[in-house]
Amino acid sequence: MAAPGKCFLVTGPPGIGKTTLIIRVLEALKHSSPSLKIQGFYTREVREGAERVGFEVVTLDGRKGPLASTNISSRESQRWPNVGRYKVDVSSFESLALPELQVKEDTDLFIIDEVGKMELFSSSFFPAVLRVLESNIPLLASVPAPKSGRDIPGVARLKNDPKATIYTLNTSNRDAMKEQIYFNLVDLLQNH
Ligand SMILES: Nc1ncnc2c1ncn2[C@@H]1O[C@H](COP(=O)(O)OP(=O)(O)OP(=O)(O)O)[C@@H](O)[C@H]1O
Repeated sequence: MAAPGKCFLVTGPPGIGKTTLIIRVLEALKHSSPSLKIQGFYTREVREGAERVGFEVVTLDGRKGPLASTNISSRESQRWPNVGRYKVDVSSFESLALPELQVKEDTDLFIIDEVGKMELFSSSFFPAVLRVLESNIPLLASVPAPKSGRDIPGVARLKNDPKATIYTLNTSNRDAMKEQIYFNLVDLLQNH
């Protein structure tokens, strides 16, 4: 098999375990190589009891803020874009995520979970993702599965990038995929 490219793209249907895999890989890397400089963010659900009421952005240095919510009724939010029943707080997302995507000389790895419809409402986000890709610094990112057989444009661009290796998760392979991505990343980071 050819050596994996520098962009590890995790995909699969909603709730299959993309964020879980990324957090587990991150934890394993921090444990085995504590000096690595890893930048980025992940997104996770916000629940009230059994009900999902939104999503939040969490930076890898532990800051967090809203990405989208069903509970927003402020005047300004009336103009916010929505995805299903969620209103997307683009400026909250940008203030947390964009600084994390700045390419620095000593960055070893970027993590972007995810490049999805909500995040892409930020017009600055995808250009920042492309700068990361062009930097040649390894990138571990997640993207949603195609809807009705089609990818949204940013996702299609990433999937077609020659540096990308795509890992499609299902319930039978997700634990093995986590191991594979971890070992491939360790290999890549040792030779970076
Ligand atoms: N390898 C796993 N083994 C057992 N449970 C898992 C595994 N991966 C994910 N889960 C469980 O499945 C649920 C959804 O996981 P997760 O949020 O990681 O999925 P996702 O693909 O990132 O979802 P989304 O598409 O909404 O972003 C969580 O409750 C999580 O605990």
